[in-house]
Amino acid sequence: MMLVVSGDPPLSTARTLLDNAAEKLPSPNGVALAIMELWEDEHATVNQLAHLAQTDPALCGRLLKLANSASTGLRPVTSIPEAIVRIGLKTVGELAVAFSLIDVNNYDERCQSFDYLGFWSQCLLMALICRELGRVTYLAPPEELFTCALMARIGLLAFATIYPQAFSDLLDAKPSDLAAAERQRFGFDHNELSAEMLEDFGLPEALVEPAKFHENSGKADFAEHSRGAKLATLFHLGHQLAESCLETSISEASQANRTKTLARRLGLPVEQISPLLRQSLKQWQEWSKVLELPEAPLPPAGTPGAADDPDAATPDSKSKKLQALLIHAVGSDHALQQLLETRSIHVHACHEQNEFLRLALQIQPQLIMIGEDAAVEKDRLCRLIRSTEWGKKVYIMSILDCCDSEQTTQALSSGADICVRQDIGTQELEAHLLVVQRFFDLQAKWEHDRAELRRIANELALSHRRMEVLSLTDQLTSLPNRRSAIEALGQAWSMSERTDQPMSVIMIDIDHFKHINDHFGHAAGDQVLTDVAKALKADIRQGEGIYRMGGEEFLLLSSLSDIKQLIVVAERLRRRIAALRIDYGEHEIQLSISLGVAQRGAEHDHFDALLSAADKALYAAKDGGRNRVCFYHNDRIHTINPSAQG
Ligand SMILES: Nc1nc2c(ncn2[C@@H]2O[C@H](COP(=O)(O)OP(=O)(O)OP(=O)(O)O)[C@@H](O)[C@H]2O)c(=O)[nH]1
Repeated sequence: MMLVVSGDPPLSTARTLLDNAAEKLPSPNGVALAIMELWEDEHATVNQLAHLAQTDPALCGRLLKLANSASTGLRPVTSIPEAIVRIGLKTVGELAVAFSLIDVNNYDERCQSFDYLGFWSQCLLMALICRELGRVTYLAPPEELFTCALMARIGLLAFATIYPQAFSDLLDAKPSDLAAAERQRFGFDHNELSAEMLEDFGLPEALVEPAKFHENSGKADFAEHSRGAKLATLFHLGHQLAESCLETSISEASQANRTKTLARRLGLPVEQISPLLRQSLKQWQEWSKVLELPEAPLPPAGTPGAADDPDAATPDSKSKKLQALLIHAVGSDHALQQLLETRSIHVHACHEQNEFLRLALQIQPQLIMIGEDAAVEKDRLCRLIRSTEWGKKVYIMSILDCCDSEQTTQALSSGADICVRQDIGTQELEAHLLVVQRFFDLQAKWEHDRAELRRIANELALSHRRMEVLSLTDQLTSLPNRRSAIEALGQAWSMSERTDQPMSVIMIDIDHFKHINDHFGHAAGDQVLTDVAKALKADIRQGEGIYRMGGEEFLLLSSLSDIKQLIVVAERLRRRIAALRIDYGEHEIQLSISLGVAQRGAEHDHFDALLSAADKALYAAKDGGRNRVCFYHNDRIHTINPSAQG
């Protein structure tokens, strides 16, 4: 891990929120169903399971996190088949099934304007394209590129999960720059969030950093021709191709030009793109069929609780019409079914287990009835239902030919809520149904209250986050402020002490700033501060952070190890500001800065001592005539002659 010297406020609150939300990220129903079916198959192989699991960003994240947390000291796991081998087939199945049927169909929790289906489709296609690009560029193992690309946009899903309402509002406003709007609203954007999550899942920084720039590799500041720059271009190309395949609104001409430019940067002949894309699309179509991605609207057509059911979203929908799923033998004339229908219960009947699972996923019934004649292993089915998130809440009625105490005990202990005799009378059944209805009314109310509490908690976390960002940001220049600098210095200092990594600071002060204020007015001084901050920020590299310490003083925090390189950085900044021309009304303001450089050494017992060394160097620069760099080294101050540096 690099020294923590990011110029932006820390994402600590994002991490806390994500820890709470990670378990709730929804998965496409098709994946859950296919894994459930496979899980039931004793002959299922790792590859079959991996093939399915690899389509779902949330599940992949969970698998990698689990595999990596269980592998202390081992090389981090970066591909799904490897993660499955390390975790074990059984645990993977349990994990997939337990998190299936998540709240995406629950209107209280769904982010209304987020296109879940489009999201999953695009992630999958981008992952497949990046894998193919990996095969022809040899930049990284294709499976690693697939995994990383699949989850490169998971921050969007996280926003939809953590802030369903606020994120929906934000999407409705159709901002031209979504990431900028997210930063304003939440204090961080989906790319930063995705990168945080990918690191948390245990993916290496060498992949995570380039993936962070998949929407615009031009914004990354990797050295030209470096592996990082090429990987960022690869992810960008994968994203762009996936987007253009799925979005009709993008103009073909502009898309072809961009593809050409990106392919050229990757050193890839542009003629290779079409066959590669065809291959990815073919795989995507096959996969999508299994996962029911293209057809499955959300919530699935006919699902209770869909938009055409006005009662669905309201907690007070007392006695909402119950959906029941009955599994029983073919041809058996179930009197129960007719009885229930006369009670306005919508009964879906089926006869075998896979059909049952498919229907259960689609309709998520509140009541399940297992007929005494159903050709399934009842206890096993009950346990399977109970192992899912939805199945924990469902009411299971086991129909027995005779409710003797042995049969009843067995059914109840495997998860049934109640046992009734096959020849139950109307009155008794009605009494049971009243209990079931009461149970669901209470549950609906409880769930609504929980969703409300969660919404309030998320809103609080959000305003806390905004206050945190505000308190760490300088209002005039939008740079992180002194408080933020002190936090970053503290973190960098302890990391540097623990790992013996280098740590350096450059103190920067505008020369004769008072004169600018006095001569052009305070507003001009403010504009100078803003423009200087912008210029300094534009010039910093990865691993460096820039802060406004107060007044006309700035600090650059760096993990560079070589004092000569540091001086080059300081000189570059000095020259950039000296060349700056600030237009203020009819005036053009020119200015200069003085800089003091210091590097952590054995003589510094705290970062204050390091700052004080940089301060001494800064004052030496001022004394020496300003517009120059001085550095503190081996208890001495050395001056760089500006003219000697050009
Ligand atoms: N416009 C503006 N002025 C500020 C702000 N904060 C501090 N100042 C002014 O910055 C000036 C700093 O002046 P000095 O400390 O004398 O430094 P200087 O004129 O740059 O002189 P040297 O550092 O010695 O080159 C003071 O006049 C402050 O009032 C601000 O946010 N906006």
